[in-house]
Amino acid sequence: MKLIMEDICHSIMETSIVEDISIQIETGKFIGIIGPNGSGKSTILKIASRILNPDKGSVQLDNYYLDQLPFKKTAQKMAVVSQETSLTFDFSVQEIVWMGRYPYKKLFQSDTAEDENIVSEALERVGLNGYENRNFMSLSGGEKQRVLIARALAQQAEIIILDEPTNHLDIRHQLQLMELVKKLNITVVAALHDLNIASMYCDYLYVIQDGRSVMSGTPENVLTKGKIRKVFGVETEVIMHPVTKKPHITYLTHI
Ligand SMILES: Nc1ncnc2c1ncn2[C@@H]1O[C@H](COP(=O)(O)OP(=O)(O)OP(=O)(O)O)[C@@H](O)[C@H]1O
Repeated sequence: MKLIMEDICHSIMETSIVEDISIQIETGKFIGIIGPNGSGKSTILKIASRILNPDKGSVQLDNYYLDQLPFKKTAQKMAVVSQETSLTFDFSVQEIVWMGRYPYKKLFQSDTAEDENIVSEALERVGLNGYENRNFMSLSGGEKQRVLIARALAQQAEIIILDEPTNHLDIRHQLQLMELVKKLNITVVAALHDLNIASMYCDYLYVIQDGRSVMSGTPENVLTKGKIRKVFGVETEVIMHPVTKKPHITYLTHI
């Protein structure tokens, strides 16, 4: 599933938050949105996932303009995983994963054996069998993120939008989550703070600064010493890591 955002602008009370954002995400690619705090990453993802409407510009999912797609169709195609939404859930793990099936249901339509298989397979893929009756709020940050990924799997989404998915996760759970998502082989767009994680998992990066897309390219092209200094204001050493064959950043000092 392809996602195209064209010339997106969004203001809040006459203050421009994002301006002229154009992003193209090809089917099956893992795209990272990086940039300093407050640069507009979450706003872009909220527009991509229809939580916010742009003042100007368009968002297309494959050949459909997002604002012309019924919400139910959008929900079948797109899953959103963010820390923010996870805080408001007070359901069991099973109930949350079942929510992934709702976009496929008509009013009062009951659940089928197929739904049940999909839900239990989703829980198995994220390693949460046996957690079905646990209250979501009682889970650790890593477990919560895995439940939300399981919901996305149950949703059989073709594109997944991740807003800082590894926040609050220890390094093992960060890697586990990123690997899990990467293995899904579906289109992924993720706002990421950790540049080494972005380097390891993303096929392509967009860099957002002050609400504008200031550069884009492969991690090799974007994650250079000079560009990181310009956007993030930090001195680094960047090497091509001999094992991962990806840029690896060591932070030295801020400017
Ligand atoms: N509802 C709102 N009202 C006023 N300002 C807002 C609102 N939502 C976002 N902003 C502002 O818009 C800017 C971009 O916010 P956004 O959350 O998109 O940035 P971000 O790059 O995701 O930040 P972070 O990395 O800190 O999560 C920030 O300056 C933020 O304060």
